Amino acid sequence: MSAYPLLETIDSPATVRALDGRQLAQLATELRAFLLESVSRTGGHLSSNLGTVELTVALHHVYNTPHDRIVWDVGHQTYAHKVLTGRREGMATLRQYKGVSGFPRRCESEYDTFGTAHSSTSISAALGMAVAAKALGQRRHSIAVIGDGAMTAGMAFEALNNAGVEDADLLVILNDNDMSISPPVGALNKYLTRLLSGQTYNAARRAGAKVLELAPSLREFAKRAEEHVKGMITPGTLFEEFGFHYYGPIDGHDLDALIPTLENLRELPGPKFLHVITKKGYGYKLAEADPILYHGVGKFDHVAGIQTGKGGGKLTYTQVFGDWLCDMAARCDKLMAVTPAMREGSGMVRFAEEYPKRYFDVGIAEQHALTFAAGMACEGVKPVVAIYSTFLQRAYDQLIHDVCLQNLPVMMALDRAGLVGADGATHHGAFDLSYLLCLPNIVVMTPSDENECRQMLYTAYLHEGPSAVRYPRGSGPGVVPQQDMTAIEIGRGELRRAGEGDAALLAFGAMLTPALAVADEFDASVANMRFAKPLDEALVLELASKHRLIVTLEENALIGGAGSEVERVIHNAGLSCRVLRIGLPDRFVDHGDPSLLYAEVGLDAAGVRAQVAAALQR
Ligand SMILES: Cc1ncc(C[n+]2csc(CCOP(=O)(O)OP(=O)(O)O)c2C)c(N)n1
Ligand SMILES: CC(=O)[C@@H](O)[C@H](O)COP(=O)(O)O
Ligand SMILES: [Mg+2]
Repeated sequence: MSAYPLLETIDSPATVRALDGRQLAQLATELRAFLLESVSRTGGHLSSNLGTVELTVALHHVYNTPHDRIVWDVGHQTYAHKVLTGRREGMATLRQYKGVSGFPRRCESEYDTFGTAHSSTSISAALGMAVAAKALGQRRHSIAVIGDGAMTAGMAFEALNNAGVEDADLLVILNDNDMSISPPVGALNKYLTRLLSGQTYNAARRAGAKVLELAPSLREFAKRAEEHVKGMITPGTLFEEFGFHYYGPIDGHDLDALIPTLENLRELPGPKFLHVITKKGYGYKLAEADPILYHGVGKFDHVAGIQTGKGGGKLTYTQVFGDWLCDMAARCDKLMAVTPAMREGSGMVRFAEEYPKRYFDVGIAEQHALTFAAGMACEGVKPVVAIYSTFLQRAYDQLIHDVCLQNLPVMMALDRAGLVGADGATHHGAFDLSYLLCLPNIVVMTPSDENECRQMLYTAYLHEGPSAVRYPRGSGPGVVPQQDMTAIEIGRGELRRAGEGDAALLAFGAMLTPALAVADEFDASVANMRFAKPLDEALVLELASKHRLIVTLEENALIGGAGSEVERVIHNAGLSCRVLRIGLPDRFVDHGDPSLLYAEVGLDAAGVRAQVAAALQR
């Protein structure tokens, strides 16, 4: 007897639309149990998915998907959506090499109407779809599902501002679980809490409930009436000021509330805003109790739960940063640390506890984070912005216009540089060298091990201008960081192996490891370049004058990367040696185990060996 008898009959939302209320409730129960079991086997995002089971069932029941468009913000909460849209079997390959993505992807399914993963894009995209449908004379509903965390990004409000004046058929559903990854921050969260606890609304609910107790037969009528009553009694909301008809808050786990409400809203024209209240981790006590721990999980025993506190394991670059941040803060009271909603991922939990007045989680607001830090730097404090390489992309103009152009001493700790693995193309830090090296005034460091990371963080901190230290997700080669901090001469690389062979390998960051692994067989010189900007040009030219092949190695897009700069220096010097650049190809690299991805793009030792050997043959 299957544990999921009803779920196993669902291969498309059309089947969901044929279910009655009792069956829908059963489906939600089975779906939640399936997700818990499946994600415990594969790893992935868990608490956000457990919290959106009923909402997903209701949306696919009420709307004619994929004709009606659902755009999921961030999209980390779409596992239930993927299961109901024909990918139940595929969930066994979730986030694995050539497997199902952890985020919606247009290339993966027609039900994935828009590729997300970087947050706060859903309202813009859904509005675009709604306006297009209107222009094409198509009757189509467009729905954006956005979390309270994602709602803190400016882009979400840019979209609300525009949507409010476009008389398009757009429904924005705010999935308010009072959590980002960390606890939510900012005034918006306080506002949403006030909406939820609004005296007027709750008084009417209590009165309504009283009536129902007396006359249960009125329950169905009252449910439908309540939705409209709410619209009338909830005080004018921020969202109505933007031109939306606001409804809610309603219980996002109650199908009896969700379905009639969505059915009503489906028939209403114009921009509508539905506020649903859910619990992150809902239905799994351990995740309800600790939605942070269960936000992104590895494989785990869902009966026993995630076993925390087990020490051991290699030090990660993130931990190196977190330890350095606290040590540096103890030495310098001018240090201020800024994160755009990635306290845990950036290793800042201890700093936040030990230095609460110098810790700033600005929410999912990368653009604000950079310029906020720039403002701080104008006043003589030293801001450290901890930000994933991929998320810094969101704040590129702020980096150029507010930080580099004004040559302000803002330091960026760029975590997740290079290939990140399971999160895939949306999260690889594949481009930061390319988008940083062209910026005047910035210093860009690429540590090759954990100790060098600590020393470079210190060097960047002392630097009186814009700086970035980019380091990969996870652990390094295992070089224990020295407690002492020693500044490195800016722009100085180091020769790690003097070879007599034809090739010299110039490694940036983590690529020093595969470079050293293959050096002996080619009797190659190996340089740890340390700085992508400013480049150690003397070292480059010295090696280019001794070897007929210069090989650059970087975990970054080849176009515009560090290798391009090495090639430019050699070309400008008029030297005749050849240059082989090893790095990421001009395409997006998908998700999967990092070792498989490195092999796919030739960044592992075998790949480096093969490319160098082939170049030497030519
Ligand atoms: C631009 C951007 N910054 C940061 C992140 C990292 N991130 C992923 S999910 C998340 C929290 C989202 O909170 P919410 O929208 O409330 O969704 P929930 O997890 O609560 O369902 C963050 C900060 C991201 N995906 N995109
Ligand atoms: C969905 C999202 O963007 C984050 O949860 C991200 O997946 C975190 O990445 P790490 O697991 O590398 O911290
Ligand atoms: Mg949330």
